[in-house]
Amino acid sequence: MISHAPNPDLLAKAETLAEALPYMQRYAGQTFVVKYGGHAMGDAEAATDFAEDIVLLKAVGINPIVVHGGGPQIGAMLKAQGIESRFVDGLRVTDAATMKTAEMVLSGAINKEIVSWITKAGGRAVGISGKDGRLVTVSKVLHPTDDLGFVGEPDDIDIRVLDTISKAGMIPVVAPIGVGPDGETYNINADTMAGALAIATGAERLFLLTDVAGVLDKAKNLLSDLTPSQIKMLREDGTITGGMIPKLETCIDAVEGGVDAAVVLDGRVPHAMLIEIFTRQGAGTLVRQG
Ligand SMILES: Nc1ncnc2c1ncn2[C@@H]1O[C@H](COP(=O)(O)OP(=O)(O)O)[C@@H](O)[C@H]1O
Ligand SMILES: CC(=O)N[C@@H](CCC(=O)OP(=O)(O)O)C(=O)O
Repeated sequence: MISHAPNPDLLAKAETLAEALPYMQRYAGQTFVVKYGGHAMGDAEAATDFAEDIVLLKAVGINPIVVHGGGPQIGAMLKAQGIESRFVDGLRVTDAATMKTAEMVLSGAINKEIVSWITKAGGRAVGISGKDGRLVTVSKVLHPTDDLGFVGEPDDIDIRVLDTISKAGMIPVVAPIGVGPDGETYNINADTMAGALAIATGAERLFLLTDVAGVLDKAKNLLSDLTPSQIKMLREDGTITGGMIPKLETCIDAVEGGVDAAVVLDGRVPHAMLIEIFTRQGAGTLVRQG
């Protein structure tokens, strides 16, 4: 006999889908730039979840662009080669040998691994770096006290290669590497790269996936919404330190550059991005103009 009593699990799933529908309609056709940090890349299960989320965004008509990091992975490879990592203001000092290793790890290993995950999740991804199609031309970062070597900041962005990939129904996966004025290869901080691409593509959202739930206050509670002026205060009172400072500077640049909102969230939590996008409760810290 068929029971007509609703299965509570299925009912909950149906309610979740119904809650997601207005968000799907609102975001259809819009661009979301998703930065997947080296610390956020967890085990195979986390990678599968991430890839499924990206494929789902594409399936519901959102245009995801993935920008990945890989700082810890570059550090491990340099160590194996007997090269010491040195950072100045969160940027890796990059001589010619370090640049070769960074490009090998970012463009060769991590980029193609993310393409594989997306393929396994049923999507079509194209892995490129900022060198391809002259996507990102950089100028050398000039630091007041140190020569950082081949560290660049995006100067000129030509989004045609991204448009071509996206319009073909595929998902661009971008390594944070750019081309210098004379054709040299430059290393770019991945948050900076993602923020610059979000502004250049007119993205609705910038997601920065990292290894914390979002921005935490001094009592370690999650701050779910922040404006640029609140961020400046949190920086002044020492709540925000280390890698979170450039990350939030990227968020401020993005929202001041026309991105509707930037979100910092934990990339290791299963489907955190879907919760943020498609539920009322959200996840992580959302930065928006006050
Ligand atoms: N107020 C804060 N809230 C959350 N994280 C913070 C805060 N201040 C500093 N951090 C640090 O920022 C780190 C995230 O930056 P980073 O390590 O550069 O990330 P990623 O490698 O993913 O780009 C967190 O792991 C945490 O240690
Ligand atoms: C100039 C610079 O520092 N480039 C970074 C690029 C990778 C990166 O930013 O990766 P995460 O997001 O995982 O930290 C680096 O060499 O580590």
